[in-house]
Amino acid sequence: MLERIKDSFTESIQTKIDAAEALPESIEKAAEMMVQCLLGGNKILACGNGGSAGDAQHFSAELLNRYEIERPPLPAIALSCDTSTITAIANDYSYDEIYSKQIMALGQPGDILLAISTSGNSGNVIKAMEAALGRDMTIVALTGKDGGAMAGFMSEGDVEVRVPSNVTARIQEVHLLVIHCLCDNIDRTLFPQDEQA
Ligand SMILES: O=C(CO)[C@@H](O)[C@H](O)[C@H](O)[C@H](O)COP(=O)(O)O
Ligand SMILES: [Zn+2]
Repeated sequence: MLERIKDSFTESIQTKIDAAEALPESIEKAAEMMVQCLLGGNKILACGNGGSAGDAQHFSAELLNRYEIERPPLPAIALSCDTSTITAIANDYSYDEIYSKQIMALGQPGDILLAISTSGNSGNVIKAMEAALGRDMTIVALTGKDGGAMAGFMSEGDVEVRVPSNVTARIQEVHLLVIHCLCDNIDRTLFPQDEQA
């Protein structure tokens, strides 16, 4: 087992090295979109399943509270948190609609959907993207593998950050790093005077 543990570390490090080559431009573009969204008084809605639901919550917590510097709270909502709403929609309609119905209610033109899926094939995340387009929102998608069906939903103003790996866990490990890069970019662009050494 020791070897297996070491292999997991090595594989994770290698995936991050590969991602450092492949992803900075798309992360920078996603951060610029988020900065413009927040400057315009809009908000970011985030969703995903399983570990990616946790990532959506991690992101919204960093914005609503703070990341590394002292600054005012920023508006973000993780759509995976309201169990009454989620169970009602899944029970009365379908699991695929748990995020899209929330977006139809909460999404405003100019808001961003942060759609997180390692496969790019989660039905409820794809329906969330459809709902976001219907609300004149833009999309930042964190994906992996071949981008799945989500890759086909990207339009001109959207960004896909696709981790170069086929392993769900390794992709999630990079998604968390991407989320921290987005938070860092947002903070340093919106609050340059508060930068810490
Ligand atoms: O955290 C993990 C695996 O590391 C799981 O909970 C994983 O997120 C779930 O199987 C998800 O349903 C996978 O969905 P997706 O990434 O393909 O959209
Ligand atoms: Zn996991």
